[in-house]
Amino acid sequence: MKIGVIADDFTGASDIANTLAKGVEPEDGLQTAQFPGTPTAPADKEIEAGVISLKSRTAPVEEAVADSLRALRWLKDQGCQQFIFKYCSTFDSTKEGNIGPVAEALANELSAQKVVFCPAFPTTGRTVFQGHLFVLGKLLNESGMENHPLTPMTDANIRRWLHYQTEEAVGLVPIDTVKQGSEAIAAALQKADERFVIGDAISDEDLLAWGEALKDAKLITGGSGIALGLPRNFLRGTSPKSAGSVFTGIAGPAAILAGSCSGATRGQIDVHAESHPTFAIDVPGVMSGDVTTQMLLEFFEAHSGQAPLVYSSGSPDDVRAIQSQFGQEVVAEKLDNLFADVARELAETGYKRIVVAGGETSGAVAKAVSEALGSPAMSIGPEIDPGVPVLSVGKSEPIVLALKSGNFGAPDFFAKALRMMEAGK
Ligand SMILES: Nc1ncnc2c1ncn2[C@@H]1O[C@H](COP(=O)(O)OP(=O)(O)O)[C@@H](O)[C@H]1O
Ligand SMILES: O=C(O)[C@@H](O)C(=O)COP(=O)(O)O
Repeated sequence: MKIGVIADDFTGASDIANTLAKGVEPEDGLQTAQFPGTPTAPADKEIEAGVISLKSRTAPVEEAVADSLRALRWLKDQGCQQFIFKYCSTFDSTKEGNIGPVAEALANELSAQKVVFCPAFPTTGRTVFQGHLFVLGKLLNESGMENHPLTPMTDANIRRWLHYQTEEAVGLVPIDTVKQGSEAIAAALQKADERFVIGDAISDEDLLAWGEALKDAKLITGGSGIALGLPRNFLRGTSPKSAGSVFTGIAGPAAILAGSCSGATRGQIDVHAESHPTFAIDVPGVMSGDVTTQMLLEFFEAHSGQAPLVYSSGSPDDVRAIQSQFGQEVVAEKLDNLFADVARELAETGYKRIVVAGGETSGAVAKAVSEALGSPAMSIGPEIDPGVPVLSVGKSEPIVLALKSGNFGAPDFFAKALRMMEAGK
């Protein structure tokens, strides 16, 4: 393995696995595998980039640090030379953590002198300018992310946000330096007084310059965009190769599960509901025990073949109301468990295609599905929409998954994902 990634959630892991497998040009993609948690056995020798999916974004700080260090040590054992800590392109975290503490622990373990933080992902509208994060041209804290159920992002100044989370001083390599290219970036990094440095980037060209500048960096942190230019550093001088695995498509029963409350996902649910059966989970009913796994499974069975969708997703007012009654963590845990139980049953009863919306929700579902299949590595198939590939789990009787970040995907994402999973392209 050459590049090792520690991703703080499952959708983020599939996003960066997609970037590394795809490459900028088909010939510079790496043979990439995504792992559900840190494996206990060595990886296949042909894998060049290994992406470990953790569920550490909203875990207690000590747990997130311990899980990340365990992942790092396994990746080191597989021979990785460069490590990426992947977090969300909207820098999802609270003032108390976890990005700062995890980055600090990884940097110390690797004796990294400088660590870049760059969540930019311009293809999906995430840009970093003068240390401020924008989503589709809006400041992060005015983008809808200020209403996130678990990590409300109330400040677009990520230099300041990161500083709340760490003792390290936080510097900046600004956009005018980035525009001068990789040598200027490397020189600015070298000169910076601070160990932690926010990296501006507003285009893929900027990210490619960053990739070149970071060719010798031990640890890099960011969204999937920062990985764009990295495979080239490892492939330079080798013969061209073709990326990824060959995915030919899988037919069979399908189900869609949505737990994201983002505006994009709620819009996608509305579009899907126009021509497909949908089931809105009554969240107070989940809390009282009136909504059961069995009810959701019966809905899927009754609408088999019609791309049925079950969702808990609610408006910011719905989310606030239920959280103030029961507490944020209790609600999230109950919903995660419900989705995981449903997914396990689906996997065990012959469902072949499962689409999930939401990072935490995807973590719960993907863990349950891979456990049901013996926790194999997931291989990376075609990209459905930017940042969301088809994932194939298991070899002899594979199940395909799409783990969609709450905010990603076109309005017709759900139907499109199921079509691509079946057609293989
Ligand atoms: N109606 C709801 N009310 C409160 N919380 C909810 C509701 N629906 C989902 N959630 C919780 O909101 C969180 C959404 O996070 P996640 O799945 O990561 O989505 P995203 O990708 O948008 O961040 C999950 O913890 C989920 O359990
Ligand atoms: O970087 C991103 O935006 C995504 O890869 C990501 O991390 C997804 O997180 P969720 O929005 O919580 O699904």
